[in-house]
Amino acid sequence: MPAAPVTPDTIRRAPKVLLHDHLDGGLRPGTVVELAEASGYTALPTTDAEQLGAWFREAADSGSLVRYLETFAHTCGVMQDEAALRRVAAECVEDLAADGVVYAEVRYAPELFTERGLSLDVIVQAVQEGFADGERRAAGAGSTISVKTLLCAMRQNARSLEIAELAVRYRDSGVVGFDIAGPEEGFPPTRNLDAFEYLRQQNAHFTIHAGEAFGLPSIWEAIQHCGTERLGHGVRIVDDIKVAEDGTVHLGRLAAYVRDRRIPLEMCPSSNVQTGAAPSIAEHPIGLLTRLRFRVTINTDNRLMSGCSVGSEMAALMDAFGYDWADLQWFTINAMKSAFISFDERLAIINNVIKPGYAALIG
Ligand SMILES: O=c1[nH]cnc2c1ncn2[C@H]1C[C@H](O)[C@@H](CO)O1
Ligand SMILES: [Zn+2]
Repeated sequence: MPAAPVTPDTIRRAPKVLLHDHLDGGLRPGTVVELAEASGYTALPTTDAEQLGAWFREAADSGSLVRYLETFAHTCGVMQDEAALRRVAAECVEDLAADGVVYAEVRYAPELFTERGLSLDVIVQAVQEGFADGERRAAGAGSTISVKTLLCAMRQNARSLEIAELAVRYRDSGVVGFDIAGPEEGFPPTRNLDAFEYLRQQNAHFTIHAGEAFGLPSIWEAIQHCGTERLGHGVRIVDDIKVAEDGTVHLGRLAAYVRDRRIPLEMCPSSNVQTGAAPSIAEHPIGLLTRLRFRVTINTDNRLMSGCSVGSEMAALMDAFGYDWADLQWFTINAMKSAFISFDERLAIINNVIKPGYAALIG
């Protein structure tokens, strides 16, 4: 049987695993408009859904992480009550399922949703209910998807231990890990050392945004001081790799450690182009890192701000680097191996869902 042609439909049918997706970066534009109206949020730049979607994509396309992050004021602004959180979470699952995602870890920072008095516990419970609603609706539409949660603490605030404790409190209710997000420069991972030490004592999982808007020192601290299991982005690891004119590759000690230890890189190509972490998709370090067999995974970061999906990121990479179905299967298995659920659950999805799904496409 020949390999399936690459079309929007076959890309959608390819099973996908998503490890790095922000809940507050993935709202439907129409939902932002409706929630703003219902909650009396009046600061949106426009109340036309189509124009609003374009506004997010353009405003996030600033070449700076700090300016990119400013756009989240509008999504967080409309996510300040339980019903809104539940709706956004349910729609997130529906949208991922429609994109062919079979397993996702979706993250958000609970501390950003307390402006109107919600407690951290109520926030987590509302989002978990929303994810369960979404999984049921996706199943009703014929798609099986499992969505787990990562709780973020914001690097510029000083609440990481409290959020880490929250993540551990809900570890048996779908929260599988922790992360720190927000501006990277000036806020090194070691500022949150107490949170990471607590999580390790609890045998809990975490990832760290590092090597996106700041370079190797941030990655080094995240791994060697904080003990991160995965790197959010990690693109700047290329600064420790030298490719000579004759094509010979030399890995520095940190890059070698990341590759040897199979530390997963949660790469988000479109987001990196928008924040200036990479010049273009074609010149994105994912090409070199994949060639060198780092543990690369493909992610969306913020579907609203980048106007992307896992499928569209895959299609863009196929176009730029000539990847085929076997490459997409490799990225997907890399991601599944790197998930924060148990070994037997990961193996079951690899053997029962991912491999048969790609076998049908590879031909
Ligand atoms: O790519 C990112 N780097 C750092 N922080 C980010 C990125 N994308 C989203 N965030 C922030 C903004 C959100 O409000 C927060 C939690 O989801 O995480
Ligand atoms: Zn991110």
